[in-house]
Amino acid sequence: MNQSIKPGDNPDLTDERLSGTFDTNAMAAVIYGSDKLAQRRREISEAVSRIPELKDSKPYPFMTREEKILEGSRKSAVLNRLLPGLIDLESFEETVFIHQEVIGIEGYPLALHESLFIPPIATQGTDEQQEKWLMRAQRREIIGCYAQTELGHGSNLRALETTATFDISTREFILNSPTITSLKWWPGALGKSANWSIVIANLIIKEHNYGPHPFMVQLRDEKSHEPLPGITVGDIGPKMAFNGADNGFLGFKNYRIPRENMLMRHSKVTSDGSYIKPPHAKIGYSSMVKVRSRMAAEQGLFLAHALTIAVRYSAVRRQGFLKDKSREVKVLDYQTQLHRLFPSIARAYAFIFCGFETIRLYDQLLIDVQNGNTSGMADLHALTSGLKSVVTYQTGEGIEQARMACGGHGYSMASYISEIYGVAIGGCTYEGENMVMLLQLARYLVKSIEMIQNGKSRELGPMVAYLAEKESEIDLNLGPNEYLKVFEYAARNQTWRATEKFQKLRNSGMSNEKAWNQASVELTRASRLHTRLYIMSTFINHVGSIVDQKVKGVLIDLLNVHVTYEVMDIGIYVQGLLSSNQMDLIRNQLYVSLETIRPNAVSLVDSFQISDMQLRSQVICAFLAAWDDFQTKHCIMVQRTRFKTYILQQISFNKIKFEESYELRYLAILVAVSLRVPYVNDLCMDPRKFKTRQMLYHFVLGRRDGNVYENLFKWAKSSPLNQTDVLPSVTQYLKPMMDKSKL
Ligand SMILES: Cc1cc2nc3c(=O)[nH]c(=O)nc-3n(C[C@H](O)[C@H](O)[C@H](O)COP(=O)(O)OP(=O)(O)OC[C@H]3O[C@@H](n4cnc5c(N)ncnc54)[C@H](O)[C@@H]3O)c2cc1C
Repeated sequence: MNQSIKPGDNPDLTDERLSGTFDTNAMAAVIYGSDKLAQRRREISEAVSRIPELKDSKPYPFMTREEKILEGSRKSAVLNRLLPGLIDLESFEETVFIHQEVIGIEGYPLALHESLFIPPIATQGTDEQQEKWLMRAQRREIIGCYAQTELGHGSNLRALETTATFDISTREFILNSPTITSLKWWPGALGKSANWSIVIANLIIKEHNYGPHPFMVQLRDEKSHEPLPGITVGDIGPKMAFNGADNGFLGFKNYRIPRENMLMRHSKVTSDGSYIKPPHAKIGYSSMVKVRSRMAAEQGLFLAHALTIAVRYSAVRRQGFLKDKSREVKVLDYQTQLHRLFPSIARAYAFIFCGFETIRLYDQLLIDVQNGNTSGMADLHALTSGLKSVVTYQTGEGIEQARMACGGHGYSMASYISEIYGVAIGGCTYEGENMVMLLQLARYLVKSIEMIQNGKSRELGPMVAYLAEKESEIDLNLGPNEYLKVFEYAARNQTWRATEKFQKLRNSGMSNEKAWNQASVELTRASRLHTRLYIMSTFINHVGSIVDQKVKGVLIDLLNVHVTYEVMDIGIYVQGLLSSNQMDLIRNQLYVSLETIRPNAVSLVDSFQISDMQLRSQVICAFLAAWDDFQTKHCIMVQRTRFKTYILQQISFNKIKFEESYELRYLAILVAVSLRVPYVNDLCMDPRKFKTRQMLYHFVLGRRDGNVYENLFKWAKSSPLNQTDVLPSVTQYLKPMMDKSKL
């Protein structure tokens, strides 16, 4: 049963939903890991939709950067006030979800506060430090960011130039940015919003450099919000996407902070200037590991956003003919369209499952570390490096395919896909540049091969044990686990090949670094295959554990799309293993799987339960927001439900014409007059005064109701360019030019 069916929907989309064979709420429970969380998402979505203050005040594409930042800040402040009544404040998932629902994906000034400022305090701060800052941060008494990257240095942490020199006489650290390239550059929220930051700087004690360490640094005065003396800070300007966030720059000149401001749960500096090492070299990376663990699920959801739009639209878009010449077919019926979209649906599911599994592994690791066992750190660090890299790259690919699958309308901002793409692919760079991450995983893989070569196969971690195994017989008719063996073969072969290349170069007398560089493309290929193997095996295990038989049946079909597509995609690496007959078998199996999943396509994307608000395709809420705004301004209280009913009636009786360029406030006044609201007649001014622009329509292509064309037309009409017929660009330049050119 597909719970999305509603009266007034596009009949093509309703047909698709009726052909679904499973309960979309049950599938949502599988996607989000529990029935409770899926249910909570729906409840939060519903609650948010009833709060006008949380609506967009106008469509994001028509906002300037300053307006986006203002809007994100406004909503953050409203949310901070309303959150206790809307979500369980202890739940990270609910917190993330409500922010995404309300603010969307374009970034906002507090985004980094939750994900990169609070977690390091919680994991790297001592109990006293947590006491001092954690509650303040959680209450949002202070706003924080995370400043690591510098203008001249990002991937190579060891080259960071910012210094924190310990002054034994005052027991303070003195922060300095010695060069232009040492300016911190890129941290989100740093530019204008944050007043505190975690700053990564080289710890210097008695002229000895102990390398990068985290420090809690106050940047701005808590009363005036002015930068404190010794601090230079500002915004780095517009970006490809994420323009709702104020990424910034930061420099220090002899800026002093107390010794207690170094986060000292792991490494410590005593008051006499002695340095105490952490128990594990990579322990400081645990917050990075956490963020990367979450990235797979987060990116899977970005892909899910784009696919929801593309699949729904493909089910209502008709173009050309197949058998029946009396009516054009849905583009979703073309095999090329299925091939373009369905493997990505499978990946989105796989990424989300993988993301939640990796978060579980991280939570376990945290317990182990707290009990003094850091042995799993290297494994998880390597795994999350590869996962982050493969998932962000393939998400970008999938979103771009989704855009192209929507033809011309996919290129319009009305689809929202370009924004999703811009935001998602930022993930290829932040939290560790992808290629650099793959090389980090490669080091781990090479070490694993060296252990096998040295007869220590038994000591390998469970995720790399397959590297020591021999090939086994493969019978593709036996299902997904056999495809997994194909992937194991490819990953094992490539890892051995790349390692041996590196070793051969090194043994020929080349330096370690040069040999590594010359083998690096092959090494990154090994890392990708290893990671894709992990993704596939997690997908298979997850499907195996599902109880609801209808949901499980559909996910087995989706898994078949996944395994066949992925093996076809790595054909070059399995040439020695599979015959051309076996490759043909896989290819044909893929086409069969695409057809099998076809009736469930819309239900599969509906199951992500991404609301029209997240897809930015709502209309009526803009009226409601205007109405509340109007009520507040003029102290008029009329029930919102009454107003809503009235507006809906007016629309259905065609009395309010969207085509007319009324500004929302004017519409609100019209309604107020009609409802005989006291005092309104006095306020009812000349309508022309309000005839500025119409801002009713948000992103429309992926709407739940599938009513795309009428809303695309309304979207176009709402463009500020259409609020006047003759633009100044014409009167000032084009018209005089044409006039001058007349003979
Ligand atoms: C949207 C966004 C938000 C961000 N937010 C933050 C934030 O909040 N806080 C913060 O501190 N930073 C932030 N950053 C910065 C980000 O973490 C860095 O940009 C990232 O780590 C990459 O570093 P880089 O820019 O120096 O790239 P570079 O390292 O200069 O990479 C350039 C190229 O060199 C290659 N390369 C580099 N080293 C190697 C190597 N060893 N071997 C092979 N190839 C190599 C890379 O693969 C890449 O192709 C953000 C960045 C973005 C885009």
